[in-house]
Amino acid sequence: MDFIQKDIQDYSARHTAAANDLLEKIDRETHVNVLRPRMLSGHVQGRILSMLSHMIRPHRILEIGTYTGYSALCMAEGLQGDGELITIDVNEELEPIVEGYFQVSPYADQLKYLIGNAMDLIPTIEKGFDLVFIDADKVNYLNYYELILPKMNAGGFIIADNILWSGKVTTTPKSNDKDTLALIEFNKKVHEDTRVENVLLAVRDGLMILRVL
Ligand SMILES: C[S@@+](CC[C@H](N)C(=O)[O-])C[C@H]1O[C@@H](n2cnc3c(N)ncnc32)[C@H](O)[C@@H]1O
Repeated sequence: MDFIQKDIQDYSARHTAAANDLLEKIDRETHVNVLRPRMLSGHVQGRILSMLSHMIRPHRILEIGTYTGYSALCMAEGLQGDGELITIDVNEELEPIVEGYFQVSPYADQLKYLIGNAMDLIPTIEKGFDLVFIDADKVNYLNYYELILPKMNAGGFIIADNILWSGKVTTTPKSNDKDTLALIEFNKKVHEDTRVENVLLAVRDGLMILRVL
């Protein structure tokens, strides 16, 4: 994930608005207490998600892959007053921690946190999303995309994380490297899909931004 020069990353972080106290606490506590803290979006990507959400002004947001709740709370910053953010994660062990963070956030009443496999839960969720963030198991990215697309409002946005996969998408992966193969296929398919317009942002581990036509 650190394929962008460290001094450039540091400069970018120093010239990006600070995250609020709750987000800094989640970042800190995730790094101390939770396995695989690199999965957390972090300061600069979190500010990008917040900025995009402010630009989109969504009424309904769906996130696939809550982890410790950092990115959900960043996107919630742009949520409209009557809006809701649904976030899904299969890992029930993190539930008490995440619930604790959500309850003290200013968006507590707007957050709906679902525990379960996103492949099972997405079909049960009402349609009408303005913003979706895909950030869970890479092998299912295309499946999530196809499940979500019919539930998007026209002009809505889908953002998918880690689509550069530490640069591995530019290599020829081994046949057992299922994550890299899945991401290469995802990037190719959405780029060729006439139902969306896309831009690949080469920040952090890569964000694919899709506008639903
Ligand atoms: C990269 S982390 C999410 C990071 C978070 N969005 C952030 O930016 O701070 C990926 C999460 O996806 C969850 N996950 C993996 N497979 C899943 C599935 N099939 N359904 C729901 N969640 C899943 C994992 O439990 C993990 O918490």
